[in-house]
Amino acid sequence: MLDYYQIAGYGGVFFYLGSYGLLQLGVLKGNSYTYAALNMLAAGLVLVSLFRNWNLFSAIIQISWITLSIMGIARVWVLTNMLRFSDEEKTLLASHFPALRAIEAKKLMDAGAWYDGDVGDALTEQGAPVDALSYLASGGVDIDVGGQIIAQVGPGQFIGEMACMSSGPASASVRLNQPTRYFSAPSEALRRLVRRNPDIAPHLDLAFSGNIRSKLMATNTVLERTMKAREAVPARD
Ligand SMILES: Nc1ncnc2c1ncn2[C@@H]1O[C@@H]2COP(=O)(O)O[C@H]2[C@H]1O
Repeated sequence: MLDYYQIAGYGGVFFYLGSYGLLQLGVLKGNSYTYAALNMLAAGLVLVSLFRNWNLFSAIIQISWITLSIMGIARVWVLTNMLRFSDEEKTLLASHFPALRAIEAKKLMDAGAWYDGDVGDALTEQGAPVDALSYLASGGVDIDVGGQIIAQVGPGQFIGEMACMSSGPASASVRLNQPTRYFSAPSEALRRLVRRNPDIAPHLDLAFSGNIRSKLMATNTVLERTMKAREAVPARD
């Protein structure tokens, strides 16, 4: 028959191995509350079990483990609750990165800055590498391909989302067509951010693919309208 100390010991082993296993399987993140809490629970249970068979060195490890877990939980809590976002940042994050954790959202916002641009300012040059990702908070831009303005883009949209992560050439030249407030993050800073925080990559991919999709649908609509208008014009002999 197991006594309470032995049950606590088995429980500790279960939570130690379970949390480490879930970490290795990618289910838990090393800097999450859950991982730290499970480690704290495991260490606490093993510590209780030691009162049956005392071992000083194991006790030191368990007490240190509990202390480090509390410090980890406190660090994440403080970082998360002390972070402040401006209204513009909140709008950007809510519309394009709703599932991004506050700590990572802050890092993303810190990778760039907000600008007030004037008519004619260039964001990208067709064929040249995209130096920065931009997000339009207000105002608008002309999308120029081969000297023709093929589209106009307004608030809430990205510019440079197609090539900024791959350092590929810009698919269009983009210039402000009115005074515009925009967020701009250098492509290199974004690539560094993703290298150091791989968890951010899927959020960027999702945001960019959603934006590209809506632009493609708008372009298709314009193309369809243009083709229909061309068909409607009677051919001259
Ligand atoms: N048809 C289009 N409609 C809206 N935006 C476009 C269109 N073509 C290009 N762009 C934007 O112009 C940007 C130029 O740099 P990127 O190719 O990285 O990303 C491109 C898009 O953000």
